[in-house]
Amino acid sequence: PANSEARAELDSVEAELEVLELQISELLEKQASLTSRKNKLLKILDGSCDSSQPSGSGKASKPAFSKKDLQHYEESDFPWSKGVQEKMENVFKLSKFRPLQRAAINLSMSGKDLFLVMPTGRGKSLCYQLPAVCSKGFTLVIAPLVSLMEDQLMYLRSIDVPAVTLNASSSKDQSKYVMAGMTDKNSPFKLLYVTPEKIAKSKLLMSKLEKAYNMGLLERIAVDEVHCCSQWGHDFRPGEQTCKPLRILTPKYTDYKLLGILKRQFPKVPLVGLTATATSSVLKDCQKILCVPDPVTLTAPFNRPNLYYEVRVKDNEGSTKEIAGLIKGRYKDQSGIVYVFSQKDAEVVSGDLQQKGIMAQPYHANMEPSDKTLVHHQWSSKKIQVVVATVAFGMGIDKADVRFVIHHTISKSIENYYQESGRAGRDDSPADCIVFYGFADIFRISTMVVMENTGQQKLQNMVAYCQNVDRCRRAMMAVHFDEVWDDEECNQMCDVCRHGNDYVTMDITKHAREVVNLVELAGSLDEKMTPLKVCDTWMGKGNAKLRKMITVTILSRQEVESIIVHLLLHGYFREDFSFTPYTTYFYLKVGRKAPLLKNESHCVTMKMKRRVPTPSSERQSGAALSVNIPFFFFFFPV
Ligand SMILES: Nc1ncnc2c1ncn2[C@H]1C[C@H](O)[C@@H](COP(=O)(O)OP(=O)(O)OP(=O)(O)O)O1
Ligand SMILES: [Mg+2]
Ligand SMILES: [Zn+2]
Repeated sequence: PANSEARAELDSVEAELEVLELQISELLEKQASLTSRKNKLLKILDGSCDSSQPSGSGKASKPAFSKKDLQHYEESDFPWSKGVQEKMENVFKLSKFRPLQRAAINLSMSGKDLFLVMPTGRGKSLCYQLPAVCSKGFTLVIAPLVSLMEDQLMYLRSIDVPAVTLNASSSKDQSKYVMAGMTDKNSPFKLLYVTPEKIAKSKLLMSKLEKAYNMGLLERIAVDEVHCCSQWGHDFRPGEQTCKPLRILTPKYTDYKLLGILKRQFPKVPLVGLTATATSSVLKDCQKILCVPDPVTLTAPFNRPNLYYEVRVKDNEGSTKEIAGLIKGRYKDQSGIVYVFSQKDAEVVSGDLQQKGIMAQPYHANMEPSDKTLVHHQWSSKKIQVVVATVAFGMGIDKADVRFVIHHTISKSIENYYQESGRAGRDDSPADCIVFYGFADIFRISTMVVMENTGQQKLQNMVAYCQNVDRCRRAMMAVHFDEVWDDEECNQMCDVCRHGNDYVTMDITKHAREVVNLVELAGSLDEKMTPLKVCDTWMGKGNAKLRKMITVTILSRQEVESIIVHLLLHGYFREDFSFTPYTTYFYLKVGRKAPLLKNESHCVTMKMKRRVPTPSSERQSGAALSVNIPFFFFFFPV
């Protein structure tokens, strides 16, 4: 009895929560429209507009770094400004700064500690390389990957900037040269790149740094990919995707955690931390770990106006044919990346593309380093058109004219998607980011991230991004990254904005009841239901015993799939994993909101793309959810 009372109360609380959710989404929409209005008014009042949002240390007691402060650091009349300008043009061969670069450089030259959050490919490196070139001593750069350092060294040497590295594969002679150079008054190199574990493990290095510090030669410290310091930021670091469920924290993270020693030993050396995406809580964490008392944080607008974002639904045949069509058609003779889920997919998909006459090569973590370099070089020099890659193809890739990034499989989080798709269009010319969204892929990834703390939540956000039919894709990312967003800034550069109000809100309560009943029934028969099996059974295929007990749906496959995902995202279903030594299985179980469906008045709605039924697709799919055949649907005005 106590149980049933609790159950009843739970129902009413959940119903109330539902209502709240609706109200919240209404409020969010209102906020977006007010923000848009506010920005317009500010523009009118201000005359000029600056979309960068500097933020201070977050402490209430001290005034945050204000817009006015930022303006001050955007000036070019500092004592070093002439030198900086000269080196930018003559050494780096660049004609003008990108947003926030000048401010970051001036702040760093003024001796301030700085966190710089700037989207991938926007030019964070320049913000410590240019000050390094303009200073007498040297800059210590901490970077997580040896390959990334090698790329940077190659680049710096090509523009005649002396730079060196110390890492596990450095030779004895090389180490000797570097150690001696650190305390040489003439500073034979401007930048010294090391991995975090070197700092953590090499006593010799630390003592040399100490000496250099006392001689005034250690000018600056740059910590690249600074989010690695935080456990929360760590998940985001692209690593190879494998199917192994067990993920052990790599030593990189453990070593990043120890970098606090730098600021403790060398308090007078300004530190700059750089990252492409980190939320404010991740940054706070990094600040603590690095022992930086009061840094200025500069956040560049995350928006990449030249990128067109699009989601396409994968059909039964998969997406390779469609991708090949795009590459040979719209992207003829243009460079691009196709991201895939696994090493095997990389081989298979690149093979398929080759067969269709496309110059493609696979790239994944398990290849020989020399093969990886070869593929990278062939692609950079346009000998091949496409790299079919796992996320191993990532950091350090710096090709400006990537015209398309196609995801053959969705990413495991919006952070990853933003980073991977962000490799397109670094030259600021238009480029496309297309993700192929497939039902089965969701569960492949879900079992892969099963051991990650927030893995399921992050994946759900990515799935919600793909299921979405009514919000600007950029707006969804902005919300995700805690950015204030003005919808008009998209400029029709996403499929949703471009195709306008191409969706309808449907009442899917009846369908939800059918399919949740089905899963409940299967449970009572001890039948384990993978999502695929749920689809098949609901559509009248498979297990005969079950089929007789359920209502077979008249919906099309695609509709069935997207309803199941919707119910999973909204708690009517939940995931249930089962582990064997070799694989992890994903089963659907009824979720915490499922009992609400027993309530007569409970209603589940879903926004769906309006499909203009062509004669053939209509026959094939039954098109039961198409607008034109609304016989059992109740449409809400939208
Ligand atoms: N002011 C500028 N004008 C033109 N090109 C620039 C400018 N600053 C940098 N670049 C170029 C140099 C590189 O080719 C490219 C990317 O710079 P880079 O510093 O490697 O990006 P990043 O470090 O912000 O990205 P990631 O997050 O991927 O590491 O931009
Ligand atoms: Mg970088
Ligand atoms: Zn948009």
